[in-house]
Amino acid sequence: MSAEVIYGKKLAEELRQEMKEETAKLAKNGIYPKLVVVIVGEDPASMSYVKGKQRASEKIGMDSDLIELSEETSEAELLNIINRLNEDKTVHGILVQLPLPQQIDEQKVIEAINPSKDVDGFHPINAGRMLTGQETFYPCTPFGILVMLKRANVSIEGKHVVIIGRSNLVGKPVGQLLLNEHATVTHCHSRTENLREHTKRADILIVAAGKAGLITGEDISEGTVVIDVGVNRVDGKLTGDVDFESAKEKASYITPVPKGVGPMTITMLLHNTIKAAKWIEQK
Ligand SMILES: Nc1nc2c(c(=O)[nH]1)N[C@@H](CN(C=O)c1ccc(C(=O)N[C@@H](CCC(=O)O)C(=O)O)cc1)CN2
Repeated sequence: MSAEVIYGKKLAEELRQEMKEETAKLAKNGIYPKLVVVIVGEDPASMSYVKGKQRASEKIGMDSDLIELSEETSEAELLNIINRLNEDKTVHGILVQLPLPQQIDEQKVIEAINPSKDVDGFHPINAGRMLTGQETFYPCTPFGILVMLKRANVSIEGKHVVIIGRSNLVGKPVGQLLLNEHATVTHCHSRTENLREHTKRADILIVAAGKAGLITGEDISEGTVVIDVGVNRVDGKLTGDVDFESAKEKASYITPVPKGVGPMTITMLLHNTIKAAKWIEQK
């Protein structure tokens, strides 16, 4: 068996086209969704993601601003900026690029963002809403994974989803989103014993461990759906947590790195910003 490859990049392009049409319609009703991205420091990967967010916003006709702060910015300075953005009625979505330098408490910053502008879906209020199955902003990477699975017609209800990774950005929220879809969810992490026993039992395996090549064809069963969320640079080359070539031979569906889950992250951010604008403006 050789898996069908799910290209998030292609799906992202289709969805962004639909969003472009939606922003044009909103503009006719005087609604102009606006996203503000804040970056602290000059980490090259983070810089490239925020530029990608800006480019993507512009392409669908959405307003966006980038606030670039120096590596030495204090927590108080950043919190002041967030307060100003919370008050600004023209701003619908606020995103602070992670990770932040060590002098800044990430959780404090996340909690300072007005939950109705929290297009990352990281605020505890939005996390709680997701936990209780309410409509809210879902974190972009997990939400992108859900949309990819649905668009590929992968059935989720009653299936055994095994997730490797328990970060607040990906592992935990993706488990919650799929539980809300009636999947049976197992979370594995760095202290899980006998990892392969778990991965072999997965109908859908989501790998977000940050370890290049952690999962190979030997770790999965025939027909498993494999979603690779890994972002690793090996010898300057971007690579996932899954050994694509060997896993592809056994999987039914598989996502590549690059061009898999990554592009969906930015797409769902655009989706959340449009949603924020509709909520705020139509109140
Ligand atoms: N505030 C946030 N910070 C971070 C998030 C987030 O969702 N919110 N996620 C990641 C980084 N990220 C977005 O910010 C992100 C990661 C990867 C991609 C992507 O499109 N990847 C491409 C490859 C790009 C490359 O060559 O480097 C792919 O996989 O094809 C987009 C966004 C951490 N921080």
